[in-house]
Amino acid sequence: MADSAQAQKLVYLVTGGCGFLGEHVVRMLLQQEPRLCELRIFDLHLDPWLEELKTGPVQVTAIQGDVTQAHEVAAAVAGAHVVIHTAGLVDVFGRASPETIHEVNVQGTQNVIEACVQSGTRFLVYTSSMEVVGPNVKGQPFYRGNENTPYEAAHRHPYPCSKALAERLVLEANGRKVRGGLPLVTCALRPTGIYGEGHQIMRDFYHQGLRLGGRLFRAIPASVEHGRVYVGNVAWMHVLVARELEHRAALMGGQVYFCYDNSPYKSYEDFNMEFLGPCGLRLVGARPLLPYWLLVLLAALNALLQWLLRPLLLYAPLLNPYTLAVANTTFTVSTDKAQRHFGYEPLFSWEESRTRTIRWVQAMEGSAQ
Ligand SMILES: NC(=O)C1=CN([C@@H]2O[C@H](COP(=O)(O)OP(=O)(O)OC[C@H]3O[C@@H](n4cnc5c(N)ncnc54)[C@H](O)[C@@H]3O)[C@@H](O)[C@H]2O)C=CC1
Ligand SMILES: C[C@@H](CO)CCC[C@@H](C)[C@H]1CC[C@H]2[C@@H]3[C@H](O)CC4=CC(=O)CC[C@]4(C)[C@H]3CC[C@]12C
Repeated sequence: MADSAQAQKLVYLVTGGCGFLGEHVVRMLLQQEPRLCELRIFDLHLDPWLEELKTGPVQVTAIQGDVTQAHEVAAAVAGAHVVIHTAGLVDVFGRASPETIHEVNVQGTQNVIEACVQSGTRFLVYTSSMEVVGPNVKGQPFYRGNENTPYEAAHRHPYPCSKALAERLVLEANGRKVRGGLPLVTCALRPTGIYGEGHQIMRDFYHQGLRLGGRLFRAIPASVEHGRVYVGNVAWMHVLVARELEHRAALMGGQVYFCYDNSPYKSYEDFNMEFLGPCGLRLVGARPLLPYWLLVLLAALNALLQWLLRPLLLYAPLLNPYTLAVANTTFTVSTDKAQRHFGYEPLFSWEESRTRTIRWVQAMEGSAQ
């Protein structure tokens, strides 16, 4: 891939390229990968902003397709040098069935691997998740852990189960011979909770705060730390990994890396207030306003309502037993593995990440500013 004849001729495929993270990966590749000649963006739904990318020097090819359809994936992968597989069904709210989550996240990933093998594509980067590790069903804290920290990764929820299975498939595929006889080189990136421009849940909290007269009510103790990472840095890490996989295949192949940056360790709600505060919202209560047992009860009630109403309508509030357990369990990472293995340093400082996210919230319609 690196010889001079091919220097400007790399074809990249980004699956899920129209999603929250995918869009940042796409834009980052166009800015930071000078050897790119074609960028294929594969997604179930194609967004209009793709059009504006088509006027630049890199050929941008938008492909509407479904990762669960092996033939569609094979056609998109054919001739690509690198695949960044970020497409996934991110559902912890019970919107999709467990079967659908499995099909998209696990079978979809298997289809991507087989397409790489059959077409001779050698480099595959998979967007995994912190959820592959935890928080686990026992609610045990993971406090500033790294990729080698012992932790019982036991899950029941379809989303973490599917991400864990898919990650295993990707790592086990490392070293498989692809068409032409060379080995496939794979690795997996595990972001913690991603934030930044385009983050739907941040949008939801902002609108909820506006509806409640500019207030949000603390539900989780401030002492529970939740790992967060800026979307631009996650995208940058994908670009770097994709670039370095060839040169450092022996070191990086089959490895997992947490995605990290200098975002502060805080509770989920306090962290959100770093952006929502400057946009006119305030978090009421130094301590949770409701006792935890009552939140557990409300979450269980939401789950029951979801089940009862399912034949009539989709009821999928933010609070359910799973999201409550995740939000209420400390999970933070502290690692330098990505720096040691492929020279990663965050591209965006915490101050810049914060400013960019605040500007994005302020630009939303109905800003409280
Ligand atoms: N949002 C977060 O905090 C985190 C996300 N992740 C992972 O990052 C990846 C991207 O997540 P987000 O950008 O947050 O989600 P997103 O929902 O914004 O993006 C996912 C994209 O995949 C596409 N997609 C879904 N099903 C598909 C299918 N069957 N075929 C083709 N495309 C399909 C969607 O249309 C969407 O554009 C996912 O794999 C997720 O598991 C990992 C850690 C944290
Ligand atoms: C109890 C509520 C009171 O305000 C707060 C509920 C917040 C939850 C909706 C979020 C808390 C933690 C989030 C998850 C976490 O960041 C890890 C994730 C990783 C992923 O790969 C996908 C998204 C998510 C599961 C993320 C989803 C939303 C939360 C559960």
